[in-house]
Amino acid sequence: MEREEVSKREMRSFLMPRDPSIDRRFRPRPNKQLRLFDEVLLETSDSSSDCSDTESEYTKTGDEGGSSIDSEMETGPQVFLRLRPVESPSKLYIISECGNVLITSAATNENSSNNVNRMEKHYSFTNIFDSQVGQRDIYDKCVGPRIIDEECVTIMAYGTSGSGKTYTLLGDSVRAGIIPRALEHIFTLYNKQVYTAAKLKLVNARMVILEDDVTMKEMQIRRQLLALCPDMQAQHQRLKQVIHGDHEFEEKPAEEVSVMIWVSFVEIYNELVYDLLTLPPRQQNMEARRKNLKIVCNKGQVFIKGLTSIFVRSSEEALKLLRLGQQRLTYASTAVNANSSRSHCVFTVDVLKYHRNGMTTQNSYKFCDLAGSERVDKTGTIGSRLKEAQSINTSLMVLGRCLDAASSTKKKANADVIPYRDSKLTMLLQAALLGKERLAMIVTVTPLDKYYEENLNVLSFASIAKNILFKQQLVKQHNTRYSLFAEYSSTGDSRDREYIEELEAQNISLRAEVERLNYDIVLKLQLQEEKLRKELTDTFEASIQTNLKQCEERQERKIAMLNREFEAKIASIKRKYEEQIEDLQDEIEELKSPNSDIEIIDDE
Ligand SMILES: Nc1ncnc2c1ncn2[C@@H]1O[C@H](COP(=O)(O)OP(=O)(O)OP(=O)(O)O)[C@@H](O)[C@H]1O
Repeated sequence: MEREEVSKREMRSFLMPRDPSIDRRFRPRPNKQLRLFDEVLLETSDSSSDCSDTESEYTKTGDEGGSSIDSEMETGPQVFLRLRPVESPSKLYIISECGNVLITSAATNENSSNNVNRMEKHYSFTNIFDSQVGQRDIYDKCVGPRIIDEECVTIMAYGTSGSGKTYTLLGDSVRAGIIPRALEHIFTLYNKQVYTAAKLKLVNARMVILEDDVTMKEMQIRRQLLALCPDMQAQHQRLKQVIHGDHEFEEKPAEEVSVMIWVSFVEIYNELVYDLLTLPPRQQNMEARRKNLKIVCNKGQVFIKGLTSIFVRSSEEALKLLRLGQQRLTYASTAVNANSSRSHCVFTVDVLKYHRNGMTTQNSYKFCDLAGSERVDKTGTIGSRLKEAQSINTSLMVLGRCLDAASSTKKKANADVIPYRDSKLTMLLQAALLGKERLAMIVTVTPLDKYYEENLNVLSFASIAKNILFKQQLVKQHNTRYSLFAEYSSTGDSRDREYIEELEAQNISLRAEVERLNYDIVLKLQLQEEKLRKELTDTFEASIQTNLKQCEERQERKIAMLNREFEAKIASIKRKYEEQIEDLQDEIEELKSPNSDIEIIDDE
């Protein structure tokens, strides 16, 4: 009886299996227009293209012209599957010969009356990485091409708890994940163009040129925050060596462009958004209070109001900030993972480019580590852990519904139905979910029998994402023309406009140059002052030493002279007394002679 009830609860639709811990209202519904065999057929017919060389897919999208918008091109997310290495992998997961389709079969659970789950299922992916595939290949397939093409992209890691999402994104101290690799790639690509002062910034999703005092303030905040970061010099050097050993990143040829790179890091915990890169309060005894931030959507641009964005000048600085944010993330131990992320987190790298013709362009790379989707019963969750798990599952379900709705837009051509406002996560990632920016999803799975049910959930979720075809125009990078030009461009005639534009461009580039030179000069002056101080100190020290020596010599000479005078005086006094003694002796002798009167008198 009890078994029957459980199996009823666990009955799943073929497309989106239910999770009993989720509120019924938030459960995703199967796509009514699809039938199981339609899906299998679709996948099989798709598989011919899936089986074709995936590199060509990259080349195709990568070659979509130099324009920042890929017009009228239907694009869909890239969905990758990564299988975590385990000691004795389950035989229920088989990778097809073409390498892009995962075949699952479940005939082992004899007690299960759920025939749907016992069926063989085919899930197709852009690429499947089996447990032997290392971090290097994952990066080369999933992220590298996006960075070379300078495209905005959201990369999501999705999977059950402990399946390797964080490992894929961050890696460990030796096997760098995709974020450290992407940072190294970006800084190598723009090596010569990286600008050292924070002059351009994204403020509320708009690019603004900062005034000098604001730049100074930004640089100060950056210094203060970097001082709080753990020291990573040695570890970064090691990782850098490994990464450059694995890949041959190429520098972009020198262009008339200055590149400014900013990073931000947010956490979505229990449906609240927290900034992970805030400065602690000034007073030491004040407790750091986490402020919940608002996600704002203004004219189609999504941003987090008041989010700290930090200007970085090297991959090491970016990595240090990532580590700092990670230390502030909410982790807890669950039955499945001793160090399980209890929140979704998004690390964003914004690359802002100032072109000498006055144009500014921007690419954003969002790396999103989704908290593990999990079954409440299996993870042994109670109390606050239960609340966490429920809000994690809710937002993942909304994400599923968004993807599901997006996949149906190919039929309805109505993007409004996508319920991205139902969770903070989907609100934040809406550009990617609506198909405006590229979306890559790395689905991680632990191929063990005991996780079979959960893995089916994850795979079904992935299959929805894989079937999406966005009709939206894909924005490769956001362009803005420096606002002063725009004002001019609406008035004067075209020749004047061109001339003004040229002057403006020159003006801006000269201002930037002056800024750079000022910075260089301040540095040079500081160095010179230091050098001068040292020279002066050395000279004074040397002259003091010489003076001291001369004084000592003079003193010695004086003492010697005085000694000699003293000795001469003593000798003359001695001589004087000796003469007097001699005189007296002579007188005595004279007086002693026989005819002396004095003697007689003396006798008497
Ligand atoms: N491909 C892999 N190769 C080697 N080790 C791995 C791999 N994937 C995961 N691991 C190891 O498994 C453990 C759990 O991985 P990780 O913390 O990345 O899981 P997760 O999916 O982020 O979990 P959660 O959602 O609970 O945070 C880690 O110790 C990690 O080093």
